Amino acid sequence: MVLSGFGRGLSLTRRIAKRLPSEAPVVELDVTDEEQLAGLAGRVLEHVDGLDGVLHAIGFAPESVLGGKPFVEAAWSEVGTALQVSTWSLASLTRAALPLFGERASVVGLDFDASVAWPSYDWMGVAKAGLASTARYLARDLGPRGVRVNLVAAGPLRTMAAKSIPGFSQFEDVWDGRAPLGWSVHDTTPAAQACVALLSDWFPATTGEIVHVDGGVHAVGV
Ligand SMILES: NC(=O)c1ccc[n+]([C@@H]2O[C@H](COP(=O)([O-])OP(=O)(O)OC[C@H]3O[C@@H](n4cnc5c(N)ncnc54)[C@H](O)[C@@H]3O)[C@@H](O)[C@H]2O)c1
Repeated sequence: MVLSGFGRGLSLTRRIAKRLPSEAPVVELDVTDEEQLAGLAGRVLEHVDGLDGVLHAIGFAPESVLGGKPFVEAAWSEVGTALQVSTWSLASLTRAALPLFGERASVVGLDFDASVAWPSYDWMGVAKAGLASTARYLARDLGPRGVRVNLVAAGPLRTMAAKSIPGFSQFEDVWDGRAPLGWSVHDTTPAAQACVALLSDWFPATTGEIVHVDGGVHAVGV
């Protein structure tokens, strides 16, 4: 396993890498940096012979497009950043990793249900809708090369990124009231397990899919 980290989070990723049962190498990757993307395969090959898959757990949107101002007033420069980092990067990261894949590989991305408009989620919701579409096009084009591309649509989890979403507690209220299986915003294990399952050989005929790991909220009305 090779981990990637970015900016100020890089040192945190390095600390976490040391705590794993066997320490994982960490490479720097800023998905807005074309040079880093182009050099990614070479830097990964310094540590491993190739990859069986990639987990895309990357998202960012400037505060102003996360409920900071009215949705309709968002500036393209900020929307563009959200889309570049959160949506386009699924394609750019997959492209960068392609030379590392063997006959079969699995790409998994983390999604949040974008079928409705949520409070504050705003342009990140648009980015996630685009992420789902990007995953389907990648699945179409890369299937013949043996690459599966799937998303895990997780319920709300109290991560670093979640802290930057104003009104995040409103998501918690929705999940508290509606999840048939119940939901804990502190328990990242169900989403992680789904990612591992999709990365494994246990979904050999599944691609372009969105697996909901949300306690069942997507399936019920009120
Ligand atoms: N937290 C939730 O409630 C929730 C729910 C569903 C889906 N997700 C998704 O899970 C994924 C991971 O988010 P998280 O909630 O674990 O938060 P997080 O803050 O732990 O992860 C976001 C990651 O994106 C990385 N990142 C940001 N800009 C980058 C860039 N330019 N280049 C490379 N990496 C960059 C950060 O380094 C960070 O590791 C995101 O796609 C997020 O949308 C989160």
